[in-house]
Amino acid sequence: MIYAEILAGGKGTRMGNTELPKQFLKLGHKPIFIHTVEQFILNKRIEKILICCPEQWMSYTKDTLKKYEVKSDKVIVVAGGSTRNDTIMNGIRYIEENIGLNDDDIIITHDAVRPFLTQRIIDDNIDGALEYGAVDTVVEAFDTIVHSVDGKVITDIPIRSEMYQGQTPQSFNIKLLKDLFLSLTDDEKNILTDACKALVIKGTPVHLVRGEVYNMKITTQHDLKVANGLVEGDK
Ligand SMILES: Nc1ccn([C@@H]2O[C@H](COP(=O)(O)OP(=O)(O)OP(=O)(O)O)[C@@H](O)[C@H]2O)c(=O)n1
Ligand SMILES: O=P(O)(O)OC[C@@H](O)[C@@H](O)[C@@H](O)CO
Repeated sequence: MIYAEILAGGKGTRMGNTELPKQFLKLGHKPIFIHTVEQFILNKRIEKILICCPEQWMSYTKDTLKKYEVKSDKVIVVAGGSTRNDTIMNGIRYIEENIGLNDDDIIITHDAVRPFLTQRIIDDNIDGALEYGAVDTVVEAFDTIVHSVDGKVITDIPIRSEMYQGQTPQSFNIKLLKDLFLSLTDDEKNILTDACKALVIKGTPVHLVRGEVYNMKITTQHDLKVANGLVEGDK
């Protein structure tokens, strides 16, 4: 089975003074997460789409899906967790308990707040996860990356042609990801900024899928302005 898991469990603190978590803010005429869900519905290879949102926003999420006429019976709303990786695990637990997990099941995990992903990126993630078990979507770094351990003095300037910026989707064989997450120590969990890092610190290869600069993450008010500029003129 091929699952998509839309990570919408965050609070959007860096978006600033908004009551609504940022995934529910409007981008053009629709909430950000609705754009994202629609991209996954368009992909015929995806069989189930889990939307993992904060528990207290589950009925709001369901109402919003109805309001914007997202009618696909592939879509399931699930409670997220307190960290991004807990949210991923909650989705996997839902699958285990309610659908059943098979050895070759894969999951395409994606930030709800990256609404501009393309069908090509989704397809490459599916192909990569089926072939390799784990893939990350990346774009080459255009800026020189400066590494500083103390935030005051440069420790290193890595070779730029070897540097990439991580995006999402990040896609995995579900059993592989679950076993890795369960084997993490608390110290290891504390340094994770995404799911792929869990595999990397355990020495499990993660293959690269080419992303797009356009596949931006909406983190701040500035990002939302930029994103609104990108959808200008859309219905
Ligand atoms: N416990 C969490 C935390 C984050 N996310 C999701 O992960 C994506 C990327 O995270 P980020 O941009 O950091 O979102 P927030 O955590 O909401 O933002 P902030 O850190 O500013 O509060 C978002 O779609 C967010 O909803 C999630 O599903 N569960
Ligand atoms: O900024 P945070 O550490 O909360 O979350 C970051 C993740 O969402 C991020 O690592 C992926 O989008 C891949 O870039």
